Amino acid sequence: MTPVPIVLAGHGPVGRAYAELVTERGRRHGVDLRVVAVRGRDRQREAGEWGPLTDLPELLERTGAQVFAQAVPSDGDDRAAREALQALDAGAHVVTATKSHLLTHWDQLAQTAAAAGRSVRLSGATGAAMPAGDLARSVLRGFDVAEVVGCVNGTATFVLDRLAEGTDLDTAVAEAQRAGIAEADPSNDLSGADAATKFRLLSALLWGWGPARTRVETEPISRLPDVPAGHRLRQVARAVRDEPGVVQVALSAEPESSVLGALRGPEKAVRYDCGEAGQVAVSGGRSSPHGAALAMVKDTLGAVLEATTGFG
Ligand SMILES: NC(=O)C1=CN([C@@H]2O[C@H](COP(=O)(O)OP(=O)(O)OC[C@H]3O[C@@H](n4cnc5c(N)ncnc54)[C@H](OP(=O)(O)O)[C@@H]3O)[C@@H](O)[C@H]2O)C=CC1
Ligand SMILES: N[C@@H](CC=O)C(=O)O
Repeated sequence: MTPVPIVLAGHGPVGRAYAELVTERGRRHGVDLRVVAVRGRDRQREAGEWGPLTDLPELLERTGAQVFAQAVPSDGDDRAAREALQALDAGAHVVTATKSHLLTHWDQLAQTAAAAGRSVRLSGATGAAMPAGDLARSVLRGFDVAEVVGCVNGTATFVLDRLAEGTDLDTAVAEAQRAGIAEADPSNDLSGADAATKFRLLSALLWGWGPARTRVETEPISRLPDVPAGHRLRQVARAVRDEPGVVQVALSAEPESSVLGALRGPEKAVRYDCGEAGQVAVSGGRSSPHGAALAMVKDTLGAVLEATTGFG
């Protein structure tokens, strides 16, 4: 097996799980995936030793990295964008669970990836181990998707169910944080901003909407409206092909027997209305750091084994 060197940025829960899984999973598919360097905020590990952070283009060239994997905070720091662009320029594929730079630098990443003949894979950023991004990216191509609806924030589903059982908001959020689902600062989970981010990315994959130009309307989880019997309250995101550039996130009572109402705990689901092809839904997939890491492993194998470029 020819080695496929990987440089990993981020060794939080997602990055650590990725590093633990990627080699063994790669072997099962006949690919020798090796994390040759791990980068943190201001330090770097190579050959088991931590040292100071070095220049990324030099590191990529010296290690012959074919994949640059990102699991750093989605906090808008421009380093994630800069490093992804440097990696593509250096001839590496980018696999990311980090979301913020995809929103701000989508067009630039797409152009740079196309020029380099490399791909950017973002399953981990669109719903952990639920492969909604793969459906939007390529699987539904030609189905003429008219609408996409979903519950894509695991914390929201988990917290809404706990609130319905009588738990208070702080306790429910603390439980979600202990399970590794809610962010350390859960405000984007509760406000609908994280769900909107994932839908901006899915809409970009589906319809080519520029995520930076997509307008977002959100309703936060703050009060519990009355819910009819046989329904569950859900944080539902929605985008419609014929209303371009708008993503809505609102609380909605969904029938318990429906795809969204049937979700439990941190599960997620997305339903695509594919016109004459009917409705296609995907739900499940582990919603956790481990799930996000597995999505990155899947994307790493996809990037290495499939000849695609850009986000396509
Ligand atoms: N938790 C989940 O279920 C999911 C998470 N995600 C996303 O995955 C990403 C990683 O999440 P998680 O594993 O929780 O880790 P964190 O978001 O907590 O990031 C921690 C890692 O990032 C490094 N880091 C911090 N700031 C920077 C920076 N400015 N530049 C480069 N590296 C930095 C830290 O280095 P050091 O240790 O040196 O400080 C550490 O290695 C996030 O963007 C998150 O939104 C996506 C899907 C699901
Ligand atoms: N906080 C997010 C995790 C990753 O996207 C969630 O609750 O879904």
